[in-house]
Amino acid sequence: MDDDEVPTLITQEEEASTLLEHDEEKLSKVPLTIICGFLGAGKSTLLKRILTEQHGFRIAVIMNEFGDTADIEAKTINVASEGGESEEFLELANGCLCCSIKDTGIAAIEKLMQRKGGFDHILLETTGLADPGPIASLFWHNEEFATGLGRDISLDGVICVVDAVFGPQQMKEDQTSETVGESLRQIAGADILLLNKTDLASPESVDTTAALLRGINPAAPIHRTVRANVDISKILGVRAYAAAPIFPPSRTHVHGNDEQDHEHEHAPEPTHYELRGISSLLVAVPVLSRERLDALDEWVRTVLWEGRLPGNASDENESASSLSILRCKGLFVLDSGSQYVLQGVRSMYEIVEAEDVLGIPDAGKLVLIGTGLDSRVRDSLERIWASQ
Ligand SMILES: Nc1nc2c(ncn2[C@@H]2O[C@H](COP(=O)(O)OP(=O)(O)OP(=O)(O)O)[C@@H](O)[C@H]2O)c(=O)[nH]1
Repeated sequence: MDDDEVPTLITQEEEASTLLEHDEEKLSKVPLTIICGFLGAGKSTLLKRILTEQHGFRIAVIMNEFGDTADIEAKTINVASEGGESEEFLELANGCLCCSIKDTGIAAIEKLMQRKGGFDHILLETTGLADPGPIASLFWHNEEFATGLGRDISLDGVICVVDAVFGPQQMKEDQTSETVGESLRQIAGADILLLNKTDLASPESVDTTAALLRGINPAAPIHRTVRANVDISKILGVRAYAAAPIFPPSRTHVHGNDEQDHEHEHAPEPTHYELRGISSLLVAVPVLSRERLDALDEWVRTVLWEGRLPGNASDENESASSLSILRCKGLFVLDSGSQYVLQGVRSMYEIVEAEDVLGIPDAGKLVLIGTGLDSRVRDSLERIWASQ
């Protein structure tokens, strides 16, 4: 296809149209998904699958790899696309567009956006053991960005691919006493977790690893996969940062006889978890008055921006000295019946009215993932609504 030619969007099949069904504003933006994951966990396998399968979507994939790996991957994709030339941008038989670039992802995306209209979704692979947090916050409500690429792109979600065999070991080795390791940051910052290579691990150890992942990130659905075989609609078009329902649909799991079936985790929800410096806290939030929602907003602001618990009790802040939030999500129900969604990445957050009210949940939920999330954090939160 000629560079100057502006292709029209393809007609989507019914399933596809559901996936990409957005309002006018969202339609004008191209959703972007970040893929991160452990070394050798199966990121390239997932990308190759997307680039070669007939799924009806035109997805631009940015392989942001260094050195030899990028070359190897480019060749592999060329073979898959029936011997196309090795180009910076490669159109593939299934309508996808591959961009293999060793530069920073941003430069690649800028180039890509000049071809806007030629694809419906962007997948950005991050290098090796990269923390997705900074890049996610760049694409999400960044004020400087809003006048540039942010006008054209909306962050859809972060996928983290975890190795079912070596994942637990990698998490252990990645730990240092002072900082949260990159692999744990990846899990913490993910909206979707792919637990891959489940064919190589015993069902028991896959269960153990899945429980570990759920402990670290209780808000992300976990899909167990073999060779990253996952229904594409489960990982793209999830709108994890939009004002929409945000928690895994339910803890009931889908059984499949086929090993490649993915399933949602179904263990009881942990309410507090701590592993090698990283912790998560899941708090049930009762129906709130508008006043309490404002107080909750202030609480979130103080914790995210100042790294401390609100109030004057010094003992609280002593204990919470290492308080830091990597990711937070919440759904709050007001006594008026309206629902509000909290989304936060690092120090950036928003609390906005939910676009799609799905049924009337009897209560809300708040998930915090970060460091220093001990029982005093929960107590401090619960005091907000205790006096209602
Ligand atoms: N048995 C088995 N092998 C897998 C599976 N997924 C990927 N592999 C193989 O594992 C190896 C590593 O997979 P990649 O997709 O290259 O992993 P990656 O995350 O892109 O690796 P890096 O970019 O080097 O970090 C390859 O040889 C894959 O064919 C799986 O589910 N089961």
